[in-house]
Amino acid sequence: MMQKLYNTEVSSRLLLGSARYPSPAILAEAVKRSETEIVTVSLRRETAGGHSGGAFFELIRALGVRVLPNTAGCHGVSEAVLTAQMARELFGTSWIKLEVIGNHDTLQPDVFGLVEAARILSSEGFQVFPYTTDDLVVAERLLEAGCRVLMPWCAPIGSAAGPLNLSALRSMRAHFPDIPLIVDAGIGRPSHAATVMELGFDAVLLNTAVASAGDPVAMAGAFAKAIEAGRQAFSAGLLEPRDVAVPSTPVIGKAVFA
Ligand SMILES: CC(=O)[C@@H](O)[C@H](O)COP(=O)(O)O
Repeated sequence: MMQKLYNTEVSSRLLLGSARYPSPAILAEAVKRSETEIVTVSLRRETAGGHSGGAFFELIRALGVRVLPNTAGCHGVSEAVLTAQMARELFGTSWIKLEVIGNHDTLQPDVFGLVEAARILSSEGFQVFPYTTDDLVVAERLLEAGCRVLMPWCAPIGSAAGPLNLSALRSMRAHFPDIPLIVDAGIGRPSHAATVMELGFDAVLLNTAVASAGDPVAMAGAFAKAIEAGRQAFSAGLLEPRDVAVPSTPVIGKAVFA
């Protein structure tokens, strides 16, 4: 089933990061195996040192997916805004995954800077995908700032810890039933992805768990299946857990032994 992110319809519910793969060829294979339609690219990391930015961006373009540029590594509002403006020029898209990092150790978002940057970018016509926490008040502010998609973390970036606060994610889903919610960051295993999809999240964005897996291509396939399974389970209507036993086989009368 299709989902709408701003005005774009997409059918895959997996958004994939493009960093840390053992090689560009493995990245390309992982993207294909995942069947993702959206790949996020860090403008700042790819243009700084190590990588040959131009060749990397060509590779991404050749994959035929939609690019979601991101402001990973930006620690201030003006840096994030400038990076987003450069990304729009480079990729010809008004989509931006907005990261304003507030803490070196946890890589948690600076939610105050995030809201400010989101407001500026939305007023400039950007369609902002904010990397945020699971805080409901911050989420409200981001919507007021013009965001029409929210991307809460479930654990620190790269931690692979999986959903640390399921009840916060659950209340986020309940509070914003009509806003596309994408869990971004901290997913470590396909079962983590399936769990958040079972809560009714619209999609998952992940990078480290695939890129740093023993076999990134196979792991991309495993995540694609788990996300699809989680979504199907949510749509099919999951049972609520109960404290008491409910016999799965009803017994009518008594067995008669001759
Ligand atoms: C690539 C990217 O955008 C990451 O910053 C993102 O938040 C994914 O996090 P994980 O690497 O924990 O999946």
